Amino acid sequence: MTDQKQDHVLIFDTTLRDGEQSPGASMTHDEKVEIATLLDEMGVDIIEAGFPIASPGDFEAVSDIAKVVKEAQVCGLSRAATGDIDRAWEAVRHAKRPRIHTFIGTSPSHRGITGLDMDGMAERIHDMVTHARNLCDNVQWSSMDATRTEPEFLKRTIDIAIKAGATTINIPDTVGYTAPRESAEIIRMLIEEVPGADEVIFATHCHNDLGMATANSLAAVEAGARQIECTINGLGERAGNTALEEVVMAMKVRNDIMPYATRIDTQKIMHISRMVASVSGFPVQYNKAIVGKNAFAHESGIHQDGMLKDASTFEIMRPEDVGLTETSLVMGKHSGRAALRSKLENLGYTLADNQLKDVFVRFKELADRKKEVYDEDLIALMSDQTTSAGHDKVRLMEMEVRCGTTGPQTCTMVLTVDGEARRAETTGDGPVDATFNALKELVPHEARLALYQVQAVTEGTDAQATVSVRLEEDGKIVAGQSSDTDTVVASAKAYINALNKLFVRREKSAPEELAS
Ligand SMILES: CC(=O)SCCNC(=O)CCNC(=O)[C@H](O)C(C)(C)COP(=O)(O)OP(=O)(O)OC[C@H]1O[C@@H](n2cnc3c(N)ncnc32)[C@H](O)[C@@H]1OP(=O)(O)O
Ligand SMILES: CC(C)C(=O)C(=O)O
Ligand SMILES: [Mg+2]
Repeated sequence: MTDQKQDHVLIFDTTLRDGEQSPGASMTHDEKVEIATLLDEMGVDIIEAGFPIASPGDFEAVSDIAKVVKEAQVCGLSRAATGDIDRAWEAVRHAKRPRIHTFIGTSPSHRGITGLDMDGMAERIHDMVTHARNLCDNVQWSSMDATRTEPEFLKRTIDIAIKAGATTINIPDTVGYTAPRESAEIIRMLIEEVPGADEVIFATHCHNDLGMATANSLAAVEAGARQIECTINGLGERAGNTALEEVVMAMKVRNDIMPYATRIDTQKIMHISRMVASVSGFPVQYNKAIVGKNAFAHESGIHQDGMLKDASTFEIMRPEDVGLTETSLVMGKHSGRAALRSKLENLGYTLADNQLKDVFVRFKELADRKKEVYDEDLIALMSDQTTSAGHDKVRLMEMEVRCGTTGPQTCTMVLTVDGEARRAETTGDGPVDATFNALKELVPHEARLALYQVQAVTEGTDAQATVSVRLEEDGKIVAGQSSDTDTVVASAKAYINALNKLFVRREKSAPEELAS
């Protein structure tokens, strides 16, 4: 709810227009309608749905969006040309609250695009805004490349647009050239010096070429702009537009120094961000503010310990505020005991201090070999911990396997049987066969291999493999299991695990027949 004491800032989302202009980010008609619906539900004030003159498909999309959107204004972009404006109006006229947006490049280099001099451009602005205003009472004017336009001429263009009936004046930083102080100064100058400026809403439309889009937009708001033009995930031409999630969350989190309100239901941010990433094919960078995979993830032990004690130590927003269920404590080589204990407890393992110490050593060994240790890896680690009892008869010391296109594959293995070291060098039809041959040589036994199964615990080339082995002796089966990032090592450990169980069983059933 808008606080009465706060200024309201309108959120103008242009994901479907400027966002779609990102090379390769084209979206289908249905995807656009779905995104527009989500933007509307999220509380966006104005949805720029497309550029109707651009193609019949764009026209259809804007027109259908205009029909389905319930609350937001629906806007279509048009050049400063009657044909464009008419087409935009045709598309948006069905909306509950339609808006025509028209623009022309006013800077010296952009005047070169249309070949109009200052007077010719002034006349065009007057004629086109008047034309748009005759169709629709909600007209937005943009002096494209405003931040590189001569201030006197910029004031003149805005003056003409206001007099011709524009209701919103947009000051685009088309090429992401401005900086926060200048962004504010331009808005302040226009509001103070252009007659009728207090009758219209000033908008800021920033691009991120120098990584300052969010800062420039917020500076413009502090100077009096009351509409921010932005896109989900910062999608847009070149380095993108101002990211909606960044400006909205900045004003929410730092409301003490930026006391502006929006209508955005921030809990819907994450869902729509994922949706836009998926349909545009533009994945969100991991460390992207607010919506990046790591924005609420912590891997370092000191941070994790702090987070477990009090989330405010390392998080300035609650994950729920952007639609995440929880902070993610990512387990990796920088994690400490506090996080490991907490993770294991969540997975159902309660450990005494000495057990935690043992698991922690093995966890660090694994984390050194793996980028990220997933829950499944921890479960595999715990299962290894419980299957190897600590007083195993056979223990693997080291092994080395050679494999490749020219066989036979070889295995050199050192293990201990009742503490006595044994070493073997064997060959086999493949690395696993060579490994199992080494085990048969070092620990002679008659048990038959009844099952050998490999399963990746998680995804990725550094995933752990969980190997299951079953040995059959006298019609009875013992099962061994182990996990490791090295599949052949996991195989050896699983086999040894089964052998140890076999010896325990023999011991229980016929103590006099102890294995050699
Ligand atoms: C900063 C921005 O985001 S601006 C929006 C950019 N978005 C797009 O361009 C996407 C949609 N664009 C299109 O589909 C096409 O460019 C169309 C349909 C609009 C025009 O296509 P074409 O008629 O083939 O023209 P083309 O794209 O080659 O050139 C643009 C023409 O528009 C003119 N023009 C450019 N901007 C404006 C403007 N704001 N007002 C009036 N005329 C303009 C140019 O002078 C040029 O005219 P010319 O051919 O007489 O020299
Ligand atoms: C059409 C205008 C508003 C634009 O996208 C820009 O100048 O960046
Ligand atoms: Mg733009």
